[in-house]
Amino acid sequence: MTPGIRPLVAGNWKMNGTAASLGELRAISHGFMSGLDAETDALICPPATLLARAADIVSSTPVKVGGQDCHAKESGAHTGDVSAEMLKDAGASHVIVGHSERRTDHGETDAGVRAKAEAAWRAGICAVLCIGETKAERELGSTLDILSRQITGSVPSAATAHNTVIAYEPVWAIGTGLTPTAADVAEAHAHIRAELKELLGAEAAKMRILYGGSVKPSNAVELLSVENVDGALVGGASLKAADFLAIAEAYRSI
Ligand SMILES: O=C(CO)COP(=O)(O)O
Repeated sequence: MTPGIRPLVAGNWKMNGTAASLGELRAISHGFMSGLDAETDALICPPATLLARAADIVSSTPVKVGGQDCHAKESGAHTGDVSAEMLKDAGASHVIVGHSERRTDHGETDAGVRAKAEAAWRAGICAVLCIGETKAERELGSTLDILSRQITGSVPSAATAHNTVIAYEPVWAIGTGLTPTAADVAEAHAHIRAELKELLGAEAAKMRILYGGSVKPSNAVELLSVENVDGALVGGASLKAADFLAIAEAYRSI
């Protein structure tokens, strides 16, 4: 938690979900309408195929929906890609950029991620910009250097607390059930805050820095209580409304 920053609990459904999964989104919306919105903001990023229907479902609820990636350009001959403008048109308020699964599987560079964040702003939506070290980088002791490099390379200097959310996701913690210790998370988030301050000045103090990687109901209170952790980016546990709501409920006891 950071005093003065309202937390955000975000779900990344990745390549999971068909129309049948929208019942989980309805249940998530009900949970937030029944009072959880007092504790935290909520965002669900379903696959692009479900985005418009998801946006309808959450339209009169506190829950927002977002995309999982966007092309840097507004339109053009880019078969299979989706622009930030298209996401916004489908009802998205946010888009995840630079997720490690895209950095790894699609060779995305820091400069490419920065262009996608700027594309999100151009479309009028907020970028959820992911950074994080691999297992090998952590074992080499270079975690903080990697985070510095990713921030310098992929966070545009015009980033504000309004148009950008940072998500720290250690690659080795994603989908593995492994998490860093609370002390390691505290160190990484304090470092990210300091680097953002170098880049953005006073604005950095207001920016949300989410933690992602094997967040589940059983570890949510411990991870979300850490200083400078302003919410979570949840993968697997966001697919089940009960788990996602239980993670958000952690804020009732923090
Ligand atoms: O990659 C993630 C969210 O973007 C985290 O995924 P898991 O919560 O499944 O580890």
